[in-house]
Amino acid sequence: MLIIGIAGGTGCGKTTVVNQILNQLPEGEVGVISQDSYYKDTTHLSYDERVKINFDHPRSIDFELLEQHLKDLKNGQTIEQPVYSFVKHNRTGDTIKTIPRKVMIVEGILILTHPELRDMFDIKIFVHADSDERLIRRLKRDITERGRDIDEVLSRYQNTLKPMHQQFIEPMKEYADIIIPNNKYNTVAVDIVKTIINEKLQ
Ligand SMILES: Nc1ncnc2c1ncn2[C@@H]1O[C@H](COP(=O)(O)OP(=O)(O)O)[C@@H](O)[C@H]1O
Ligand SMILES: O=c1ccn([C@@H]2O[C@H](COP(=O)(O)O)[C@@H](O)[C@H]2O)c(=O)[nH]1
Repeated sequence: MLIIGIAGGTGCGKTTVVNQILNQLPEGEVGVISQDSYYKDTTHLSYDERVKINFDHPRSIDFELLEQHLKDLKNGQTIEQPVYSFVKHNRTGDTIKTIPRKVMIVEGILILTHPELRDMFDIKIFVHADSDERLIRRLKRDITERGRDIDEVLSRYQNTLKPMHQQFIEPMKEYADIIIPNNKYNTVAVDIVKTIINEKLQ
């Protein structure tokens, strides 16, 4: 199994890059695990308490479960990947059966911050987009897809997202094997990653 970790700040385009990679590759050969599925279960909290969580700090992630699931997949076992709701700020209680594939992609803002998980990646990719570009994309996406308003996005950006990005996410570039500049759609870089994956699949 080839395990590829794709990190980068919110709105840099990780999900888009993953979809571009999956597009045109043989169906069923590449699996995806999203770090978002592993936000800690907060069912014991009220909605008002959950909104106050710092979702950009590594402690918000259940890295133990994520690491265990990746190990299970490596050992040929199917896992139940939790489904996360950004609208409710919590797991939904549903899971998605995720079966081991020749290539597994793990994507998320904080996946390179956890040394044990980081060591499991054969290839580490960091997707870079400038912070103003990321904020614009996040504003548009979170308002249209995640039920936020402009005040929520901007105050979260100033209070947690920006400082957490500077403290935890940006320094992870140091560990990256490949940095994809993604202020604009970068088909050349995506094609290079696809070529690497295709070699593994042959
Ligand atoms: N290179 C790009 N140029 C312009 N918009 C982009 C680019 N990549 C992604 N987007 C858009 O930005 C938003 C955030 O992208 P997404 O892939 O969800 O980022 P991430 O998963 O890193 O948070 C989406 O609406 C997406 O369509
Ligand atoms: O309940 C939640 C959990 C996370 N977030 C925000 O999501 C981003 C990470 O997702 P991307 O798709 O990489 O943008 C993170 O910056 C959190 O602030 C949330 O709003 N609510």
